[in-house]
Amino acid sequence: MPSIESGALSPPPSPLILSQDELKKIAAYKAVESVQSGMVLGLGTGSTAKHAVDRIAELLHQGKLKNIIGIPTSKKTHQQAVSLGIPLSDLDSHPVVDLAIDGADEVDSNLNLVKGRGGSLLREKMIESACKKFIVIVDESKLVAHVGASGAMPVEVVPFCWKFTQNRLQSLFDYAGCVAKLRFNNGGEDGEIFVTDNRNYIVDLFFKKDVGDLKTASDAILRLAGVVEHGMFLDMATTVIVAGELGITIKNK
Ligand SMILES: O=C[C@H](O)[C@H](O)[C@H](O)COP(=O)(O)O
Repeated sequence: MPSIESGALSPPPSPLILSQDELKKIAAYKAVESVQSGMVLGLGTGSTAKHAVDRIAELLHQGKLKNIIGIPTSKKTHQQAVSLGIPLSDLDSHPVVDLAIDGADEVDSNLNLVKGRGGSLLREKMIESACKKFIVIVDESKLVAHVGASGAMPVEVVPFCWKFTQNRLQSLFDYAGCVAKLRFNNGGEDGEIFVTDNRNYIVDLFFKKDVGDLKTASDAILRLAGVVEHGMFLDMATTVIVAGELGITIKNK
């Protein structure tokens, strides 16, 4: 079972109401306290991870961190890191990553995650599974009773015959009332298809019921030809930092 530590926000919030973005920033700054000079760092993607990347750059410029090498998990984070002057590399040159810091769409009580509602799950999973330590940063709205409870579980698929793959994905989870939907740029049901950094498509799975054993579900998805990767990150997070109105909670695997 994950161990849990709690701490008050600093300075203590009293009746202060913090916005969701402020909570994301608090979690991100807390995670960056674990970064040490000389580390190879996985740089996450999304509105929470963005704060961590900003903070790492700030500490580099202040000389409080030195010799950091960043491995970005998306083209967007790559652009952000380049614009902030963070030295970058990739997994080919740096196959072992000391620490990755990234957000998540859902976190369950066993620190299993859903990621990829921003579309970056494949590069995130490649980099975060090459990490010695993976710190997940979330505001408390991301905590769920079970994976898939709050919305889409994304699956990256090859464009070739995507409807066939979408139908097979939906059929796999008939028992959980699954509806599989191709992702579009406007968030709707038509228009321009959303294309990932790897030129693939995303099929989002919406479940009406709990999918049951996550490893079984994961294996079943990955067995389908046409699937590249899915957004369940099982047993990967080593620490989850949750920022909420009452303070920070740190859950360690
Ligand atoms: O594809 C997107 C990534 O998995 C993000 O880490 C995830 O969607 C969380 O993003 P945010 O911090 O913006 O909620």
